[in-house]
Amino acid sequence: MPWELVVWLLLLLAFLTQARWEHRLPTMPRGLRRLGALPWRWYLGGFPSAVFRMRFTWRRFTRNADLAVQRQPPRALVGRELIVTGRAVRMIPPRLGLPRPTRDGLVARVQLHPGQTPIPYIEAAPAMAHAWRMHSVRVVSFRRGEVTITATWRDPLTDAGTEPKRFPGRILAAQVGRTELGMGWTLDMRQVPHWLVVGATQSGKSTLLASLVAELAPQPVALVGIDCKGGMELSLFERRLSALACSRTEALALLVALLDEARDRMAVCRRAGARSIWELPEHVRPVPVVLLVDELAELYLVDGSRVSRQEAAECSTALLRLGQLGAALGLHLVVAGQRIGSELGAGVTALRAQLGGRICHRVHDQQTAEMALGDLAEDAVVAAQVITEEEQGVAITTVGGTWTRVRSRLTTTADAREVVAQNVDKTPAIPALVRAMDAVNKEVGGND
Ligand SMILES: Nc1ncnc2c1ncn2[C@@H]1O[C@H](COP(=O)(O)OP(=O)(O)OP(=O)(O)O)[C@@H](O)[C@H]1O
Repeated sequence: MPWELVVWLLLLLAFLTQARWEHRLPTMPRGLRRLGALPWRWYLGGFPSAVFRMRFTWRRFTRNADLAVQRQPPRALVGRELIVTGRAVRMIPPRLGLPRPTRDGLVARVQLHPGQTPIPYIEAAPAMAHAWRMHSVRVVSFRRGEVTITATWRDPLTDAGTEPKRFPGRILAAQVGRTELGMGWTLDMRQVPHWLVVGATQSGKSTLLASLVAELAPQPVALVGIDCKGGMELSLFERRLSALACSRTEALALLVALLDEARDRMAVCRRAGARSIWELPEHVRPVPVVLLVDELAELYLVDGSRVSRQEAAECSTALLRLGQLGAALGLHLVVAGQRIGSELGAGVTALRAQLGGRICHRVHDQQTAEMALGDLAEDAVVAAQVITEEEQGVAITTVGGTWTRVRSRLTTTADAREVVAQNVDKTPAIPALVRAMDAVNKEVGGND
């Protein structure tokens, strides 16, 4: 009996056994439970058939998708007319490496033919997903002359149970959820300093901010909040926040204080001959600050009065200045809102241009998706529009010139309380912010 047959029979046996296991899982010892929780159906059934489909269709697929190249047939010149003889034209497919199973799908490498670039492979990714009956396929080139195909067999964003492996973080890097390929979704503010988060009401914006705060809370980072929806979302984290503004007047005072802080940091860098705070020696480096704004529109909307117009204009200018100056000074913005369009005022378009990182949850209209993603990736706009109401927390985000579907981790009120309790002693005091908030509170108290 050939050994392949033995292996297949064993796999079949294991597959059938596993089907009987599942309902007993909760009563099993922990080790067995962990083993049982692995996606055996995929490993034993789905993966071999996906590999079979890949291998079986590879030649035809690469020919249809223009990824195969032609081998020159032998030819001969006879008489005055040109006559071609020899074997029929044969298309040579690129070399497909051995697919490797992962928890959520498979990974395979492909060697490019000389003269090829990864672009046609990246464009052919949706066709690969259809041809191999996979949920999604992504193609990335990590090495010259080679592309890596990562295919997933199910949508990891719909399965709340799969928590991607967590990696020891760098400062200002926060793993806030997972990507559609089942990997961790990390917002790295050292790479992309400012972020824009849009989405309709109840689409998951505040939950994403909460996940971000929960991830940054254990780090030596000052968190500052502007939550003009009465402070209902960010006040959960108040004791871990270095300052929290719950009204536009407070927000303006905070923004002005942050601009003063930016000027101080500029002076420190200038004196030390450094181009950013990261070039300063560690003992004099100021703590990075992440400013979270929940519902930007609350800062920009005016009720017709002169005071509100002036406040809105000042908030707009201060935010824009922070966006322009902040990255090198360790001042980062994460701005969330339902719509971030020009109807909010002239400054908002300029602010949007400063927010390089984009996250777009479910939106009501194409225009909002275009505002968030359109200038970076056209096809991402389409992907954002098909997010359904049931997919709360699902979003499209742009990463390194491409886009991906992601879902934030659901951070509950209990999670927020726990994070605060564990990290309250890590809250850095920024005297300028404390003074600004005290001054506003005194003024408001005096007016009352
Ligand atoms: N990642 C997630 N996974 C599962 N459920 C989520 C997720 N994110 C949000 N939700 C659910 O969606 C609800 C609304 O989320 P959230 O309050 O973050 O939306 P929002 O966009 O901030 O809404 P609004 O603009 O009205 O404040 C939450 O109460 C939560 O139950």
